[in-house]
Amino acid sequence: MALDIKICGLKTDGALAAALAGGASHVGFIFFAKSPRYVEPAEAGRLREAARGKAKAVAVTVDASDAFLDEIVAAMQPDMLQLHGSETPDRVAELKARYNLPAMKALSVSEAADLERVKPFIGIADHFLFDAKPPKGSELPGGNGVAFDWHILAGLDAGVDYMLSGGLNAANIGDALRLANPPGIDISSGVESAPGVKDPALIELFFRAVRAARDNRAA
Ligand SMILES: O=C(O)c1ccccc1NCC(=O)[C@H](O)[C@H](O)COP(=O)(O)O
Repeated sequence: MALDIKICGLKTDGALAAALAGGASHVGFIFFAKSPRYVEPAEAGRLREAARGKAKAVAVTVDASDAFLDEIVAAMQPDMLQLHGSETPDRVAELKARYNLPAMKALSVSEAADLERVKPFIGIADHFLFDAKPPKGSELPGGNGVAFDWHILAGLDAGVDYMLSGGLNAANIGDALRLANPPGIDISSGVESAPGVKDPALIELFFRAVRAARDNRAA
């Protein structure tokens, strides 16, 4: 089965090119002002053109207003919305209808009980992204480079389409794939040389590690 791979927090042509060359299925752009990965909607619109027809462009927002979402959608024409705040099922349904776009609901998890939070979104969110809970004091709901215990995903209903996220990197992706066998993976800090600075070489290394892990499993 194909593995979805999302490289998130892209801001430069070089990093985007590396993500596409590696075979990313999704490329993410962050619209959260406090993030070192924040990109202006117009710039994301320019960048995303390189991904058209190659990878899905994902607009990552956090409890965004309709006005800001209108601006983002008009400027970058995303293929998908990633809702990374405390959006309710009703809000997810409302945004899907307003923009006629699929939605990926991000949920932060640390223990098996957290997966119960998926239930109200079933039949509403098209995909899920399971991320670690932000460390104390972090101003960012995502992109913290922190992993959660992947074992808890064993309790998840097999029909849930999700991306495993949080603290992934070239060194641990093999274990993550082996333990959780997720339909998709998502990475941001693990391919950066500094917060918000994507490193094309690290992106390439990550894809190599993913391929090696998958080849090992097939052997
Ligand atoms: O990355 C950010 O700065 C960010 C800010 C606000 C909301 C979401 C954000 N990132 C969303 C993502 O999908 C990240 O890829 C995900 O949290 C994993 O990040 P990391 O642990 O750094 O790989």
